[in-house]
Amino acid sequence: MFELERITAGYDRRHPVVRDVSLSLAPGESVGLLGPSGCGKSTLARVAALLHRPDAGLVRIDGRPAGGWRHRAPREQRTAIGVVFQQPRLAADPRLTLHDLIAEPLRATGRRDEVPGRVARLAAEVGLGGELLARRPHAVSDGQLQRACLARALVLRPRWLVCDEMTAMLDASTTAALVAVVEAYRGEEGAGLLAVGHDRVLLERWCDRTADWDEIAGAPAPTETAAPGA
Ligand SMILES: Nc1ncnc2c1ncn2[C@@H]1O[C@H](COP(=O)(O)OP(=O)(O)OP(=O)(O)O)[C@@H](O)[C@H]1O
Repeated sequence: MFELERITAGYDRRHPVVRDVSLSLAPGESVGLLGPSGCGKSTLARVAALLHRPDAGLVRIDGRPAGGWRHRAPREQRTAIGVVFQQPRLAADPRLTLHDLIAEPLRATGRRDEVPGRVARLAAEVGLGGELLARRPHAVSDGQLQRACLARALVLRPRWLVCDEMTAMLDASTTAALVAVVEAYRGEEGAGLLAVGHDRVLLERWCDRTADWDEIAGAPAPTETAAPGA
């Protein structure tokens, strides 16, 4: 199971943007999380990916509470989760070729021997031809870079995937291609998916079920200006 239990998180403890949110995924399940712009979906996705420490609440991965956040998260928990963000240019190191971008998690975890086979296979699956792999991010399109970011997210064979508006910047055919890659991977590995977005049609078609932000979030705090007892 992947469990988010009563998560409160944000950028200022006095004004959390995520308030008392709970959501669980069964192994292999895909859940689409829908909500309006600015409600806190990306913040919750970063908490789920162990990249943002919540102010309160618990993330439990396969029965074990998260043991830390960002680089302090235990490696086996960090590598159990693959994450793809909305804007590949913010998520990709501009100095790396697409090949090295995809290979980086393998190198960082001491699995260099798997690089040639795994990168070649994933590049083919996401539709990146040989010559594109030698280019750096500035020389490819957003769609091509997002394909590389998806391959990177899958390279360590995560049991859980967090896709935060993965296709928001892409055209319909690239969107369909990337969704197909995720679904083929999930079919093969039995991975669970949390897909965050605001495109209800896409997420209802893509996922086993959808959850609306209003259903999973706690009641908003009283406004600051309200007088006590008002
Ligand atoms: N690094 C940050 N520092 C301060 N405030 C932030 C930061 N990142 C996001 N916020 C604020 O937190 C709130 C929630 O942002 P978040 O990106 O989680 O929403 P979202 O639901 O993913 O929105 P969208 O669908 O537009 O991407 C917004 O009001 C945003 O301005």
